[in-house]
Amino acid sequence: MTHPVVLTLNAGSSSLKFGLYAIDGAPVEMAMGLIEAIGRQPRLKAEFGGAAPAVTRDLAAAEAADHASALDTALGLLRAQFPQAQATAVGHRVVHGGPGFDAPVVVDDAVMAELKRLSPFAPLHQPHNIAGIEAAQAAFPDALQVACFDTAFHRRHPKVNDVFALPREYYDKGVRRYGFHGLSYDYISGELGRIAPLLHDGRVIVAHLGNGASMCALQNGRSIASTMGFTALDGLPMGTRTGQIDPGVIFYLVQQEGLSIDEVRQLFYTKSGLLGLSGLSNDMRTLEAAGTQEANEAIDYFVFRIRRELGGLAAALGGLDALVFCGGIGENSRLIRERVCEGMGWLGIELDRGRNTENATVISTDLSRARILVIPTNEELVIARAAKGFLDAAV
Ligand SMILES: Nc1ncnc2c1ncn2[C@@H]1O[C@H](COP(=O)(O)OP(=O)(O)O)[C@@H](O)[C@H]1O
Ligand SMILES: CC(=O)OP(=O)(O)O
Ligand SMILES: [Mg+2]
Repeated sequence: MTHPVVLTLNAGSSSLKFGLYAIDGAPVEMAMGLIEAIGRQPRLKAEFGGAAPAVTRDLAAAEAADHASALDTALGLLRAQFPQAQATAVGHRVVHGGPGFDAPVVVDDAVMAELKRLSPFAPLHQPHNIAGIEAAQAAFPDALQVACFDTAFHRRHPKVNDVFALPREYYDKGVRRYGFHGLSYDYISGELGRIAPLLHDGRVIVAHLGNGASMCALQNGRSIASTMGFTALDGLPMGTRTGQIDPGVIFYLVQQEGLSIDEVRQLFYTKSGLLGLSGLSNDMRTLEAAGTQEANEAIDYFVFRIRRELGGLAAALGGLDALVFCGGIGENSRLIRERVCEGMGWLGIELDRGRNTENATVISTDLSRARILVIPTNEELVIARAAKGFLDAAV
């Protein structure tokens, strides 16, 4: 007997997150896993919802030499653990959906062609997202392949936030502010609706602070502004990405330093941000533990930019009812949350240090005018729900 399930894939620059969901009713997580450091020293972590002990182990290089072999390894693990499971749909996180995609879609040849066209605008992610779809098509030829876009949640943001001050022809060609991490913001918006409906209907800023980091202003649960733009390079500094930078620096690097455009792209996407500033690591845990001047300066800059954006997004919202932290850093780093909130009383934010230390859900004081929350995000569940929606519609 087989058991229909939805498989979710979330391919990052060097990692692959995978989830397995029972779909008898609303999707229920059966397994969640991560293969990180693909192509370097890969490591696997997986949980099976209590059905079997969690797994954490180093992989042999060949088990995750690239995203395709990492997917093979993940599927082997899932098949061994759930031999009855049959994937009727595979949901994929796709980082760039361009101007056209404002909702999840079933992948066909035309969709695939558009995803490939958009690939240069998300070089750390899109090629891996596409490789994941192709590998899943080969592994599950009868399953629906569903693409879920990071950009879609922002597509209805106001026009003023959609444009750059370029001649209009470029807007028409798709040079627009898209915004990313939309699956995460969608999930957080839904969670707020469930646990704090009044806040959901108010003015909320979500700080998704992971290896990629961005912030989003939500009004009535919808995106009205975000810190990322045409690409996932803009806004906050990230693990290895610059975040906002004066474009004049590009002219300088090319004209005076003799870098090629490809070298500038590599520099901005993979050698900058926390890694570039610290000269040590892109990993916040390593920087917090290091205590060197360079590591501290990298943390200072990260915090400073978050605080600047907090003020800017609060202005866009006309005030603030709640600040939500999520992502690996937002969910786990007490230090970063404390430093972001320090002295922000003028914005109505008052952190309760005890609650923050305990990683509580509400970490503001009872007197704080704006609520501060920590909500673990779940991009996979948003993907699984979308895939299940297509399966239901097909019945
Ligand atoms: N306890 C912690 N303290 C500080 N930073 C943490 C902690 N746990 C995870 N992080 C940081 O979270 C980041 C990864 O976030 P994550 O959302 O998993 O990344 P990705 O964007 O790859 O999905 C890393 O910088 C990591 O150091
Ligand atoms: C869009 C983006 O930056 O994603 P991630 O955080 O997964 O790198
Ligand atoms: Mg992420």
